[in-house]
Amino acid sequence: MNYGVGSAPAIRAAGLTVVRGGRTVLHGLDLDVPRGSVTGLLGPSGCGKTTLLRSIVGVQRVAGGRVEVLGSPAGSAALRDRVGYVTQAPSVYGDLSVTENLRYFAAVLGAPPSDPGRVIAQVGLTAHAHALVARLSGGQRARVSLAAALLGTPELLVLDEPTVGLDPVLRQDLWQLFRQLADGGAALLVSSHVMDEATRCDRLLLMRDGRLLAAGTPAELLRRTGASDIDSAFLALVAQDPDATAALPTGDPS
Ligand SMILES: Nc1ncnc2c1ncn2[C@@H]1O[C@H](COP(=O)(O)OP(=O)(O)OP(=O)(O)O)[C@@H](O)[C@H]1O
Repeated sequence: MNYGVGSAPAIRAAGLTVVRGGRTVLHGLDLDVPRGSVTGLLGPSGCGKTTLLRSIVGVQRVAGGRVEVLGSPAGSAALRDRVGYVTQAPSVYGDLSVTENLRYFAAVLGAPPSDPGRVIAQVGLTAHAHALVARLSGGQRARVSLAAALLGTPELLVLDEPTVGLDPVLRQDLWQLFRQLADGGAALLVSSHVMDEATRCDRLLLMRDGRLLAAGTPAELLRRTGASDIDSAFLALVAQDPDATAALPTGDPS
């Protein structure tokens, strides 16, 4: 399928400012997320990753600036079946089986009847297709949520820490799936506070304290900072950041 690789970015934010609980948590962010690639959104816990993702899918009140998604304002009705969003908390029904959940969401979305089987296979849950979701492990439940987001083959997937709590084999399988989806033309924006996932992304957005610290390919960020890994690159960028006000994170920037 051709989603228009090389055309306008999937996401364009300009001057995005968000206030939560009376505090500015996003400070005028400017960023682009291209189509046909995996963009990693990395930064310490509380830096504003989820708030940015919420703004992109249109469920966050925005105090200033604008966010355009697939050529329409974020949250537009026209985007409903073109954007898949997976939150950190699995949002599926425990008292239904995996297949029943996905048939339900497919019906709501108007996705093809063959989609539930396809997405269950994509997330590696075929052997559990008839299990009640309440009886699955946390990682399996998270994959049911991801499968729901894949229904209808969205052009943009917004995934909030999709690999948390998964074992290394499953994490590798999911990153392979993300790569396949991007190769098929979809845009993926994947948040993580695990810096070692950075090298699996085509591009990175590094965030800190509600600001974009840097954007570029992993190789560019390593070159720019002279660091040998993204963890060290992040720390070098924090040290160079004129807006840095808080204490430096220690070895684990989570
Ligand atoms: N419902 C809320 N009301 C007020 N402030 C909030 C709310 N949710 C989050 N915040 C604040 O907004 C800031 C950004 O939070 P956000 O959840 O976007 O961070 P994050 O980078 O996604 O963190 P994590 O990696 O831990 O999920 C934090 O300072 C947080 O305390």
